[in-house]
Amino acid sequence: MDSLSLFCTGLLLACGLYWFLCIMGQAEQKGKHATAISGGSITAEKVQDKYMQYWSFFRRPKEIETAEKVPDFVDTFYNLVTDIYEWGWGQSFHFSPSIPGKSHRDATRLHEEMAADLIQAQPGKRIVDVGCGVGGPMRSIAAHSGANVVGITINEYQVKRAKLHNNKAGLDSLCQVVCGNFLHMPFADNSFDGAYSIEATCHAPKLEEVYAEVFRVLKPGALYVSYEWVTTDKFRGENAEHVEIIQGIERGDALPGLRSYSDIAETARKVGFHLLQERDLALPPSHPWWTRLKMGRISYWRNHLLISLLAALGIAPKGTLDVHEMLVKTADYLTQGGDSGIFSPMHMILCRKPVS
Ligand SMILES: C=C(CC[C@@H](C)[C@H]1CC[C@H]2C3=CC[C@H]4[C@H](C)[C@@H](O)CC[C@]4(C)[C@H]3CC[C@]12C)C(C)C
Ligand SMILES: C[S@@+](CC[C@H](N)C(=O)[O-])C[C@H]1O[C@@H](n2cnc3c(N)ncnc32)[C@H](O)[C@@H]1O
Repeated sequence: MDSLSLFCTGLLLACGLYWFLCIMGQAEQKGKHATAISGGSITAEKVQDKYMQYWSFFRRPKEIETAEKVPDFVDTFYNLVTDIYEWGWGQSFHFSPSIPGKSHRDATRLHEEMAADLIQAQPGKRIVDVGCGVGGPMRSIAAHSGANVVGITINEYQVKRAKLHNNKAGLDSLCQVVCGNFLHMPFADNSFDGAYSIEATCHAPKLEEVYAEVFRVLKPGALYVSYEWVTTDKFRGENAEHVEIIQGIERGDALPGLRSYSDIAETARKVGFHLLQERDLALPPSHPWWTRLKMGRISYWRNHLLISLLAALGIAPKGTLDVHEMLVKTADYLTQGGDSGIFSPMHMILCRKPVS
């Protein structure tokens, strides 16, 4: 091969690699490239160990039931998955019903704006986002309503990402992010005009504890909306297939145990809320939330290849491929949960803290 053809072949290979890594590897919403996938606050050398440690929680389920250990286990999980979520899904770590003719991005935003409208968020109001992730919902809600939003997450790395995104979006003046445990929020009693939680309180070992905390920080008369992960009335505990799907969802999503739809409103009432609305937003006429997961199968394969390459080159931390493999399986369990109707990630309750 003469030097010109060698040069052309090299150039072609370099362009191909650039296209594969930087164009194909681009997140749906700008912000994260495959080449920047990390272990969050975990150093690259410890990713593999932490992944093993994450799984060890499920080998000793009693430990998950020990309430004090759960926030640590959830924090580890989000160190492992936050970059992959941002890269492969976007800045909002939740589902939404698909809307024919609308993009995933628009459907996601509308699902978030609905929460803002339900709690009557508006300029001058102070709202708390309970389990805020990297702040996708917070930014939509602040931009849509003009309210001030304070987000709380247990994961330090997410705080860093959320602050970066808020700044880039020019929303620093409306959005604040705090690292902390939503079971003991560092906020004064009666200090918020509204609250929402989007697919986050499922990580609480006892729902009652997080609802009681939200109740405490809300002003009398303030509204709270939550989108909850639940098993539906179609779930049968004696059906082995159902149990396998639900356990698969729990293991791949750091859940101390999915709760039944019937526990949600009851728990809200128990801590003192008045229930105003309860609705499973996944039910018809809503279109399936899980089609986005199904349509992603080719992308999963491409992503897997890409991560294998990055891990082999030492760009992605060792262990990233295992985390990705876990997510591919999780996507499958979630899809089965959606298809069978035994699981919903958007059982909505709207409640009010009584005035007296
Ligand atoms: C509310 C929670 C998270 C919900 C979703 C945002 C995530 C649940 C499963 C995740 C994913 C599964 C497959 C991944 C895929 C293999 C990868 O290539 C790209 C990212 C995924 C699509 C990833 C994205 C986020 C989820 C859909 C839980 C944790 C309570
Ligand atoms: C699936 S993500 C959803 C994030 C965000 N609501 C969204 O929709 O993009 C769940 C969030 O809950 C947070 N979380 C879980 N347990 C927590 C706890 N005990 N205290 C504070 N945040 C917690 C996680 O750190 C993560 O940010």
